[in-house]
Amino acid sequence: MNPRNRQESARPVGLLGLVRLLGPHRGIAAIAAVLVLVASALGLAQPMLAGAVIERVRTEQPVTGLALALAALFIGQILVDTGGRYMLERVGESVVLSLRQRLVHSLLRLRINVLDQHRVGDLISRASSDTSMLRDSVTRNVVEIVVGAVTVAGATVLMVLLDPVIFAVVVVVFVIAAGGVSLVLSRIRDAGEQAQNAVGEFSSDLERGLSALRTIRIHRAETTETERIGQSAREAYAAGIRGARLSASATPAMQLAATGSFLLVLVIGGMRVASGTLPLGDLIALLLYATYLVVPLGNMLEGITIAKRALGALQRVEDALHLPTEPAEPAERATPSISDAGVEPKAVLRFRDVRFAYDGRPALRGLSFELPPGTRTAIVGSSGAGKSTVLSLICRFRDPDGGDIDYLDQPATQLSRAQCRALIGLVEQDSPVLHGTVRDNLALAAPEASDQAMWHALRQANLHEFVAQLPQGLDTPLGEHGSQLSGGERQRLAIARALLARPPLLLLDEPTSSLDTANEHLIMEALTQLPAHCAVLIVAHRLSTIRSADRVLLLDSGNLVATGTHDELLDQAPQYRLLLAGHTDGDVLDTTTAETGAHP
Ligand SMILES: Nc1ncnc2c1ncn2[C@@H]1O[C@H](COP(=O)(O)OP(=O)(O)OP(=O)(O)O)[C@@H](O)[C@H]1O
Repeated sequence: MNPRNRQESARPVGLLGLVRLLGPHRGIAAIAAVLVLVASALGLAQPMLAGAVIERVRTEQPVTGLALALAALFIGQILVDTGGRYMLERVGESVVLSLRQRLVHSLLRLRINVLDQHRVGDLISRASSDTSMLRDSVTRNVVEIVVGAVTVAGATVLMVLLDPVIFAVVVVVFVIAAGGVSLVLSRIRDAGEQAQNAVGEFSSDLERGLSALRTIRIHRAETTETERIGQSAREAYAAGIRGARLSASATPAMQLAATGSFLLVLVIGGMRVASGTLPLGDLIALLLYATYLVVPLGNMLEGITIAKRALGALQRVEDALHLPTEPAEPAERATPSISDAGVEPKAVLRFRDVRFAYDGRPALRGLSFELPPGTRTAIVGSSGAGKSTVLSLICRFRDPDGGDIDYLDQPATQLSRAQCRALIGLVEQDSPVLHGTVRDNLALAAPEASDQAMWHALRQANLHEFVAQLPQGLDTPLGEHGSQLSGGERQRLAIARALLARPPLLLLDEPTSSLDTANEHLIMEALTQLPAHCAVLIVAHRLSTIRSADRVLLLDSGNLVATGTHDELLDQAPQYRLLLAGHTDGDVLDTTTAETGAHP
């Protein structure tokens, strides 16, 4: 996570955090663990039986019954173990599913200012790669650690009963090995977090590259970008290698323990069998138990090592889950609506002395205006004047630092964000089209809308003929970000989407920038067909758009410096004339020059 967001991080997570992830699946995980334990117990009984079989053969007694019991134990162990491990895998998948669902739920509700501070690719990587890494840990590793511990305890008791001296020798070997291993474990966790962070960076860089592919191509920057993205891939590789080196350095210690203990049991036990103090069957059972100690201990070690690496991934997931989201506010009152009220509100939207700053830098300095029902208002101002910030506050993506905003005469403070947004239709500057069909894109605004309503909205946006010609009409896929549409078509689709919901307040951020004059005219015409009570606020650059408005708000450095009709402002506001005259947009410049000539 970006260091500046560390204050938003979750508390550091430990191994218990992995167990906690099992959450509601704890019951099934416990049953699965019991099955795996039963399988271990069946395994533990086998050396005893094998020892007994050998003793019987040596003393020439019948062995059929014991041999059959041994075979039954063996098959039973395989069946129970398979069942238990399958259940564990299912639990693992369920844990990943619920983590991903929680992540998606909170990422889609992130505060906009928090989202601005993060890289989208990194957030995606937390929901995909980090959660996948956790799947193995919560099941295989956590349970392997538990099951391993029980198996080791069982083998220990049986070995002590068989021969305490040989057991003591084995313990000494393992203690030496464990000392070596514990040295590296703490560093493995850090390497795991670094590796997952590097994977997050890599995803972010790749996402940046793919989303700006055309720009990269035209500037022939493929090589430098490949190098840049390659660099984060190399960092992920280096962190992975660091983790692998640490994990690998633990392996020789375990091998020493495995082979060392086996050899010691063989040598010491062999001498005791030779001296007649230990039956041969017991030696064989001890040798098998020594391997039974080694395998679960090896599994436990591997489990702990991988779990330590997974803690890095868990930390990243927990951090993402703790990012501030928009609070789910209970609505203090019902969503206002014009028809319900019976009486028409004085203003669909009202700003009263609204102030807002980005990190202490003022963007709006006490703005007051009203949008009466049935009016069309253009908001103009030079770049950075605060136009988009006004829209952001209206949509409640950000909260004002001071002043009040009313929707249909009701204070925003008494309405939830969802209630305010239910009143708004928004056509953004870059008109995002989502991956999916025309219908999916339209239904975003009004999931219940009929085909007829969709066609009506498409007709209003002058897109109906285009959609009618598509191979599957409303159900035609539009490609990633609507890549199969022209800029103007994307813009008209966004307008159709906003019109479909028939909201009382329609916000348009330079809605006609990608449209030719004919289409612009049609869209402006469509706006006149909105329900009579609907108010429209347009961030406008084109003179034709500005002129079609009933009223113009002129913003300058976060201040509302003039309000009036286009003609009034031309007459009374020198800043307005300057703004229009200084415009670099060809369409505006030409028309403006003619216009300003008419209004000296
Ligand atoms: N996310 C942000 N973080 C910090 N400052 C911001 C952010 N967004 C905008 N600003 C700043 O706030 C001021 C107003 O920006 P805003 O985007 O509202 O202007 P605008 O009038 O819409 O400009 P344009 O016409 O260029 O889109 C600018 O000084 C801008 O740099």
